[in-house]
Amino acid sequence: MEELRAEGLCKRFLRGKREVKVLQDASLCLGRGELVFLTGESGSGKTTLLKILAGLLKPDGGRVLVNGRDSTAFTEDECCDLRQRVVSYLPQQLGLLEALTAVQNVALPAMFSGDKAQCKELYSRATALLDRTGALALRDACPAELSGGETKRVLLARALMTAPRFLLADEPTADLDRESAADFLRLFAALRAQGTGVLVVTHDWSQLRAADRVLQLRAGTVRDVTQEIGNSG
Ligand SMILES: Nc1ncnc2c1ncn2[C@@H]1O[C@H](COP(=O)(O)OP(=O)(O)OP(=O)(O)O)[C@@H](O)[C@H]1O
Repeated sequence: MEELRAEGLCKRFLRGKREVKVLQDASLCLGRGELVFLTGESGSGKTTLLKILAGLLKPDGGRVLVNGRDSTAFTEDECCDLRQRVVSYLPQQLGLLEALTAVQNVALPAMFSGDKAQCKELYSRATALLDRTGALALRDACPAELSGGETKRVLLARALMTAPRFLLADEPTADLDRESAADFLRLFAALRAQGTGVLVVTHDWSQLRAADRVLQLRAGTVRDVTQEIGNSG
């Protein structure tokens, strides 16, 4: 079975001269076709965990198994390949190149992934994704012209450009109005139905019932709190 699995992750940072242990034996598993929410207090290490899962950050201990292969031992090139073919990370903020239009930003990951499609075809795929994320009207806008919520829609389209098997979304609905947040949740549910494994960081407890499982990051470890939330599973 295809899965993204974290086993015993440890990560510490230096804050001044003090060492802060952010992750301490954190483990989780995300299967394809699963929608899992990750919650936890601000500063508990959710972004750190997602970045390690996406191969953007190396842990100090533990491993990440991507379909059985330990990605923490990957070279930089292998990590790039991982992000272009298997795992897509949707950052909490920023990330669009200012010099490119929305559709050019969305098409970009496929250009780097060695996708053989012609530019015209990539742009038409990127346009379709902008339509899917409700940002079609913004196709030719520059990032500086976009609101925070509009930027999130373009970032989501970009994260989907490589048709990832696993999508890691870092607070995608923060700062969105209710309607837009509901749009995003519907899209995540549709991705799950298509077989994508979706891990979503959220602080919004009203959303948690939509998930197959709810995980909580606390004191450096991950706990399954699905039953406490009252999800039927
Ligand atoms: N590069 C870094 N150097 C030093 N400390 C860091 C670094 N990255 C993260 N931290 C610290 O690690 C802790 C966890 O940060 P992280 O961004 O992972 O938390 P989070 O749960 O995503 O927070 P939020 O919900 O506010 O986004 C924080 O105390 C943060 O200051």
